Amino acid sequence: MAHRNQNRPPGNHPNKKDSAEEIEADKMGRTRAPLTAVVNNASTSNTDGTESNTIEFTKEDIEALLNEKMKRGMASLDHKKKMDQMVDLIKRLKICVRWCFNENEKLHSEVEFAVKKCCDTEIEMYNKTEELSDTISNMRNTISSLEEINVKEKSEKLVAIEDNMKLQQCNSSLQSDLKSANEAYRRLDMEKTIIVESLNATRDLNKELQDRLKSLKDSHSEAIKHKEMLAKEITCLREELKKLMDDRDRLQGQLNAVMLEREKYIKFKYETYSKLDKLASKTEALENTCSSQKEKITLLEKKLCDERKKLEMADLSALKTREMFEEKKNIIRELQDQLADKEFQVVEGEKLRKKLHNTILELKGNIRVFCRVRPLLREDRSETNMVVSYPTSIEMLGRGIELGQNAGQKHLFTFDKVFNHDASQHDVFTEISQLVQSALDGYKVCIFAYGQTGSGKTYTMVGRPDAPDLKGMIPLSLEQIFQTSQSLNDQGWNYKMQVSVLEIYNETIKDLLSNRSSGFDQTRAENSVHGKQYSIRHDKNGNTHVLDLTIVDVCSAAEISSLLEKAAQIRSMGRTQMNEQSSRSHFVVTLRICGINENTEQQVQGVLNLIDLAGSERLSRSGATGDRLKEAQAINQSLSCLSNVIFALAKKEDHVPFRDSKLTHLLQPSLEGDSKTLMFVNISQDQSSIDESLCSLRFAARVNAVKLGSQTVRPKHTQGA
Ligand SMILES: Nc1ncnc2c1ncn2[C@@H]1O[C@H](COP(=O)(O)OP(=O)(O)OP(=O)(O)O)[C@@H](O)[C@H]1O
Repeated sequence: MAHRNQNRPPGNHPNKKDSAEEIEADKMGRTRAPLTAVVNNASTSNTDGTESNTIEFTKEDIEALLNEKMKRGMASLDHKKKMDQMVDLIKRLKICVRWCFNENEKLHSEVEFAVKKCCDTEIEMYNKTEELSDTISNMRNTISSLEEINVKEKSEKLVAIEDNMKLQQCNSSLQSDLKSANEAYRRLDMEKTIIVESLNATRDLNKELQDRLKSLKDSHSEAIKHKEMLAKEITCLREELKKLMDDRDRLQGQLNAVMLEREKYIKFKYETYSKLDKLASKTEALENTCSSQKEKITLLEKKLCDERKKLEMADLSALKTREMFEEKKNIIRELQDQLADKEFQVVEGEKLRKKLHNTILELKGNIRVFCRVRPLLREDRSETNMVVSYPTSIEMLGRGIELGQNAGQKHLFTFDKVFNHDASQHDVFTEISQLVQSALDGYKVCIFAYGQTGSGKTYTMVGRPDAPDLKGMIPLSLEQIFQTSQSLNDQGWNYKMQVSVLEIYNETIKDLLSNRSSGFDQTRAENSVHGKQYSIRHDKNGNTHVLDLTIVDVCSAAEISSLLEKAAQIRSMGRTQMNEQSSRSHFVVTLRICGINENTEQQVQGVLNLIDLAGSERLSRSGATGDRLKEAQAINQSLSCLSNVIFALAKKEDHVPFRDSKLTHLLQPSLEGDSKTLMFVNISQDQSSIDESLCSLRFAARVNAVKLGSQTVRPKHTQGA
């Protein structure tokens, strides 16, 4: 350009050149020769105009060329010059025209090239725009799907949380139901135990209920197991749900990161195509994760649905069980009400029974007499004459006995009960069981057997312990006491029992439960050595205490049996040592009963004295001398003391000679006050014993005629003839 400007003549061509055109021409890469070269070299240049390639024309040049023709007037020049000038001009014009053509072609090709380039650029731009819009739309779709997944997951999470809460509520309600059901079970069990033990009438029903309860327990335990299984599954589900939630949170975090990246990506999308690819792959991976999580969620939902169904089933079974419980509860409540009514009735009945029983006993008299006739033994068989008969009149039936002597004289006696030789131990006990029961009611009861030796006193009182049917009144009474006391436990009664067994021989007490028991002479010696006098004391409550006497706490009839066996052994040992002395000693079994009712706080203290007295032969009949005579005198002394006491009590005398004998001193509280006494008068029906039998019956009839505890002498039923 500088070169061109340097070569341009200042006056020939206008020096004004469009710099824009120059720049444009420069841009096109063209090389131009200045017009001056055309003007100056027009005459020398080839006619073919090859120079035109090197000559450059501007607009001003062309205009100047055209104007040149106009400025020079044709009139002022000669013709040849004019022609030269014209040729020159034409030449220059031709060059100019050729240049113009060339320029035009060049421009054409450049325009075409530019247009093509522009088209290519446009196509490229269009393609790129298309690609970008596709990518953006893809990204938008991905984002919207991710958002949808996010929303769905949130809603599913909420549903899962709600389900979980429901499950938890169900679980807690089930647990509380279970707890209450367990408590109800425990209560029912206890109540059932009470019901079973208390009422015989409800035993069968209770058994049935127990069976039902057992089956219920089984079903309940099954339900518990099922519930535990469900709880485990719920725990697993919870864990899985937690995992899922963690995954979801992680996914959410990743999604947030993706979102952030997406935002960044949108901002710099033109520069970050490669990043977009990476993100797309990440999104794909995330989508894959999402879809796998979705599958997991679907599986879990299925599981949850199954568990929910199971739970519903369990709920239904629990509901059924609960309904059954309720039914059973209602039945049990009704039964309890009935039971309470019955118990109330029983308590009231028991009170009434005691009252009536006491009234009956009082009406019968506080001292009653039963007569028992011993059957003929093998050794008596030689004696064919039966001296005993039983009146059959209505008022005497079962109560009268007639003793006939050889001379034909008859002695009629009436007692509260007469047992003939056929009466069994059971028959006899049936008649005294009510009296025995009084001891549990808090009365002092004394039952003793009186009669001559061999008349059946020991048989009646002790019986034959080896044969159950032949047990005497002592074991039978003690067994009944224990049985009844146990059945009264249901009414709140708790009894404490103490037993002592002693023997009185020749006014000496022998402790038959002591581990050092031996013969009476030895006993006397031991007593003096050990300072054991077995002194009898009565406290202000009317309780008798024999100092140093062995008193054993007993809880069952079996314990008493073994104690009685022990006492019998010691007694039989004494029997061999002391020449059959036991038939001449009083055998006293004392049971002290202390009862407390937990419900009513009532307290009772009863005493049951069961005594097998020594034989009551008359001295003349026994024909005894020496020691035997002394024994007989002692026996007679104590027996006559007994009768003296009874008659003094009957007459309400100021002084009752209780202390005249050990026996009466011992039995004092059981003979006075509102105590109840029963005397068995045992007689033999053989001819040889008739005198002794008559004596015994007369004594018994006198006793039968009195009423202890009051001045009243009972209306006379009987009196020996
Ligand atoms: N009801 C009876 N049935 C059958 N046997 C009897 C009956 N009563 C007494 N015996 C028998 O008569 C015999 C004498 O009876 P037991 O020993 O009881 O008389 P006891 O009055 O106690 O005499 P002791 O005063 O000497 O002790 C015994 O062999 C006994 O088995």
